[in-house]
Amino acid sequence: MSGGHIPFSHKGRSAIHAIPSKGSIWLMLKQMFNRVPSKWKFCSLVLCIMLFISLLEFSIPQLTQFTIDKIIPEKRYDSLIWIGAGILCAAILLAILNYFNSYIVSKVGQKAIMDIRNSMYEHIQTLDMKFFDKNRTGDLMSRLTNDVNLLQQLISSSMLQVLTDTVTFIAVAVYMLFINWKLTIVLLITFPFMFYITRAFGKRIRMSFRSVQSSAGDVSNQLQDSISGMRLIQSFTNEEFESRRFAERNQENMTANLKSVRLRSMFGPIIDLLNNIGLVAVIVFGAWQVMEGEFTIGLIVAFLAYLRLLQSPVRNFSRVISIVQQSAAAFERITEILETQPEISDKGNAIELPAIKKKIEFKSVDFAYDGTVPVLGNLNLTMKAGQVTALVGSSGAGKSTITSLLIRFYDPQNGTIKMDGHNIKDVSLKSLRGQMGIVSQDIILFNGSIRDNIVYGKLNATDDEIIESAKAANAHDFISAFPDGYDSQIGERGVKLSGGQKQRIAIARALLKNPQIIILDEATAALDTESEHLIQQALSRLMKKRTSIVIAHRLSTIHDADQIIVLEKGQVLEKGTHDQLMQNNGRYKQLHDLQFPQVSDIKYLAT
Ligand SMILES: Nc1ncnc2c1ncn2[C@@H]1O[C@H](COP(=O)(O)OP(=O)(O)OP(=O)(O)O)[C@@H](O)[C@H]1O
Repeated sequence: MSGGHIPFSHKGRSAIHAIPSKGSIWLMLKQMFNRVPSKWKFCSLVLCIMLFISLLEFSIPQLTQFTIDKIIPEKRYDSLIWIGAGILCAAILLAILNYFNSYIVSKVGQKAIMDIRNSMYEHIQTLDMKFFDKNRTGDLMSRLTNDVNLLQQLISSSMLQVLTDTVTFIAVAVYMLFINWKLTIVLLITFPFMFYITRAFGKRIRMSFRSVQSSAGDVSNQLQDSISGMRLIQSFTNEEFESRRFAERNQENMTANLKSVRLRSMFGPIIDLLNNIGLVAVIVFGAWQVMEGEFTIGLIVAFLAYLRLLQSPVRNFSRVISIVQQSAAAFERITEILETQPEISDKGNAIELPAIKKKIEFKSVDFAYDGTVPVLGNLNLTMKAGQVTALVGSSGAGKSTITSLLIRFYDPQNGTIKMDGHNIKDVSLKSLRGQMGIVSQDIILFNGSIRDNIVYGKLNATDDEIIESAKAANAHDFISAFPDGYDSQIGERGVKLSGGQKQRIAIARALLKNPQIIILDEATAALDTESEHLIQQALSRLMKKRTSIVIAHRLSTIHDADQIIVLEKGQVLEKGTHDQLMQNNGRYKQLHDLQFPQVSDIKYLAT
């Protein structure tokens, strides 16, 4: 492939790029802590348990020492049973407390994770179509799963261990200062270096984790694309090409992982090296002072033992730094989503839109998806309530865009869209979208049963209502013919259904919603005559007594529309009824003649 055009080669990368904010570790710890249910109670309980565990761990060697030093020399046979029972009790208590501790910490961690994931999911649902146009499903999924999972590490026993380690560290350091401040200062000389190295490595480790997680998002995008497009891959026999593409993403992920592992593997030994430099300093300075007669040998021996006590928290701390940095990288990716504000949302004083009675008006509407290339320019049109308005025009003229603006998937850059005089920006999204039902050419069905998919139109619908809408959509007969009837599973995106069946389920779902306005993005797919007839009949029932907007590709279906609007390059070219437009002898007639040169079966609109 080298040198040639590699299709899709640089697509699929995450579109959200934010600069890691300063102090985000504290923010992260604070936010995670705030998500812990009854946080103070939880922390006190866990710390008490940890303290108790330390005491028990300390008691076992004490009892052992007592046995060796006292019981054996004094031959106190009768005490043996008590010593045995004592050690056993301590061991059992230790096992129970350890279990309890790790269970409650994990439980609280899981709860916090669930909470974050729910918040993210709720937030994602508030974001507008621009966000989904820009971001890839796989990457969003990776943020909701991998990144959220990584945060769980923050609520773990090893994180709480940091607290006890800090106490140990301070206690030992103060004690050492008290015993001999000179030796302690020599010993602590390495600590500023440790601090500097930890900071420098911390930043790099976090950046490396960020690349790991973003490349994991790319792998996930690739997987999402290819698994859902498996039919296309196999029909084009592009398996090898896809494997290569996947291997590339995988390779990038591995390289990012290796870089991160290299950094983490270097960090621990560097901290150990600094610890050992401290040890050397104590030995050299201590020995010199002993020779000078300033220190006793016993002092040096005791100091070396304290040093060991001091090193253990430092080593644990360096391990925790990795966890914190990894979580911080995940947290940044999560925050980027949580901080993305929807451009389309309810105004503070949004009103409830009353049921449409008069008309929908587009006034001087300008719109461009990317803000620069115009799709609609100074568009003016009126659609009367209770009537059928058909939008026709060549592919890319902006027909679907008009309906997307009406439902507020996007807002126009200029101009207004009004329903019965209410600017749709001033009404609540729920009341606006609640009035609309869409049956589009891309039928979206969820994995689940036929019933689940129809009831989506009205979640509290009764079985009778579901059956009634299925009957009106001409779907009841084929549904009843399935062995499991309405409980038949339709597979992902409805793969187990035919095109016509999927359409009728979508119509049943829209009928159940019983919307005031129906938007019909007419399917271009050719159906057999019988199926087409059934669908047309179902659609007529759906459009009855409603305000209908039909995006028509086949002009035969809109012959009786009350108004036909012909669009070209985002502007209204002509409008009127079929007869008026035919008489006009303009673009509509041209399109009509293309489709029906001699009333033949040409079904597609040439553009
Ligand atoms: N989400 C999007 N982001 C960017 N551009 C878009 C998007 N959707 C559509 N467009 C562009 O806007 C223009 C109008 O598209 P639209 O889907 O409204 O046309 P249409 O008249 O409905 O076409 P068709 O009959 O083929 O469905 C096209 O040039 C298209 O490339």
